[in-house]
Amino acid sequence: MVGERSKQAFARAERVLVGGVNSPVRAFRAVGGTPFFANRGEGPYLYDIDGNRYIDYLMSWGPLIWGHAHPEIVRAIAETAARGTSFGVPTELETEMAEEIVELVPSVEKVRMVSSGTEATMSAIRLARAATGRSYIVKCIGCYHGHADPFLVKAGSGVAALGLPDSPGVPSSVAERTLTVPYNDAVAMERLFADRGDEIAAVILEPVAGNMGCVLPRPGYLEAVREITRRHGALLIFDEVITGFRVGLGGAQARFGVIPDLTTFGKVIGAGLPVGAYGGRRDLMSLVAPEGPVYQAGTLSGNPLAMAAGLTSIRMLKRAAQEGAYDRLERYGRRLADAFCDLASKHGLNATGHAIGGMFGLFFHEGPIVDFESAKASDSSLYAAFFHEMLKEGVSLAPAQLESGFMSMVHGEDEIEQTIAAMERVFPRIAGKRG
Ligand SMILES: Cc1ncc(COP(=O)(O)O)c(C=O)c1O
Ligand SMILES: N[C@H](C=O)CCC(=O)O
Repeated sequence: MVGERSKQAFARAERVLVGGVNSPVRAFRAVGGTPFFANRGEGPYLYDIDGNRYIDYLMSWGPLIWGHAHPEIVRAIAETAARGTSFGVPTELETEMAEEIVELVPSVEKVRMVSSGTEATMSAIRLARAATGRSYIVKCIGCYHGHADPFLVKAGSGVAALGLPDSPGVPSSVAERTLTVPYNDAVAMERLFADRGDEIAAVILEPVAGNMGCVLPRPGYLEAVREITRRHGALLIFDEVITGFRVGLGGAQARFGVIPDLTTFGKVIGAGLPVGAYGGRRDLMSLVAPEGPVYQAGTLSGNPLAMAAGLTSIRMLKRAAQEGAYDRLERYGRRLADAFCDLASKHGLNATGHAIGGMFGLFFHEGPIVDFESAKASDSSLYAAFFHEMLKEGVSLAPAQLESGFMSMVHGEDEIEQTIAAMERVFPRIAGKRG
C-alpha cells in the first residue's frame, strides 16, 4: 500500500517536477492513486520510503534482468567510477561491449553506442532514410519506440495510457511521414507497401510488442514483414530495446530466426544505467559519421559506467544461458500468467496471459490479444483494482495494463509462490469490480 511518506514525497515532487515525475508512466495515471517512492532495492525486492517491501516485477521497466543492486554489477560500477566517470576519448570498455553484441546478436556486424533507447531508434531511422533515399517510415499502432517526434504517432506505453494518440509539438510535416498499421497484420502491411512501397525507408517494429502489454507475434508475422520489406527495398528495423538480451541471449531475432537490417537496444545492455545502442549490417553502419555522412553524436555515448554495468550483466547472462536460465525466466512468467488466468476464471472474470523469456503480460480480456485494438479492449478498471490490491500484498506489477511485466534472473520459486498466493487472496477482493 502506498504509505504516508510516499504521499508526502509525491506532493513535494509535484511542486517542482512536472507531474511529480521524470517520465509520465511513473505517475500511476493508468491505475490511479499516487506512486510509492523507492528507497532501495535488493535482488527481486524493492523497498519504499515507508518501509514496505515489494516483490518487483517492474524491474525499472526492464533493464534489471539481474534484479536490484546485484553485487557484481555494483562492484563493476564502483571500480570503474573510481577511475573516472567519463573521458570524452575512447575506452576499451566500449569495444568490449560492441564485441559482445556483435557476437551474440545475429544481424549485428557493427554498433554505435548512445545514451537511451530513444536515441537509438531516432538514429536508426535517420540512417535508414539516408541509406534508402526515402522518407517514410512505418510503425505499428500501439508500439512505442521512445519519445522522438516520428514515433509519437499512435504510440503505446504512457502515450496510450494518457489517451494521446499523437502529441502536440510534433510538426504535421513530421507526423505525416510516419505510416501506421495494426501489429500482427501482415495483410495490412502488404497493402500499405503495395500503395507506397517505393517511398518507405523502413519498418520499425517491436518483434514482441512490449508497450501494449506483452503481445506475441503471430507465427509467420515477422517472416512476412521481413519478406515484404526486402521485396520493396525498405529496411527492417527491430526495436529490441525491451526484447534485446531479455527474450533470449540473441534477442527476438535469434529466437524467431528473422534477421533485420538494423537493431536498436537499450535497457538490459545498461543494467540500470542510461544506455542505448543501434547496430546492423556493416555496409549500413558504415554510413554513420565519421565513417560516413550520417551525423550522430553524444557527449556521454559509451559512458564507462554504463559499459561496465552492461558488460558485467551480458557476461553473466552468457554463463547463465548455458544453464537454461532464460527457460527458467519463461517458466516463471508462464506460471504467473497461468495462475492469473485460472484464478480469473474461477471468479468469473475474463483473462489472458502471455509470457516469453523474461517478459509477461496480464490482461483482463478473454483474448486473443494480438494487437492494440484487442489489448486496449481489456478491462482497465479491473486491472487498476488488481494492481492496487497486489501492491497491498507486497507485489509490484506494471502500473498499467498496457505495459509488460519483467522477470529477473534472481526471482526464485519463493517469489513466484508468494506472488501466486497473493493473487489467490486478491481475486476474491476484486471479483465485483468489473469495468
Ligand atoms: C521498445 C522500446 N523502444 C524504445 C524505447 C525508448 O527507450 P528510452 O526510454 O530509453 O528512451 C522504449 C522504452 O522506453 C521501448 O520500450
Ligand atoms: N514502456 C516504457 C518503456 O518501455 C516505459 C518507460 C518510460 O517511459 O519511462
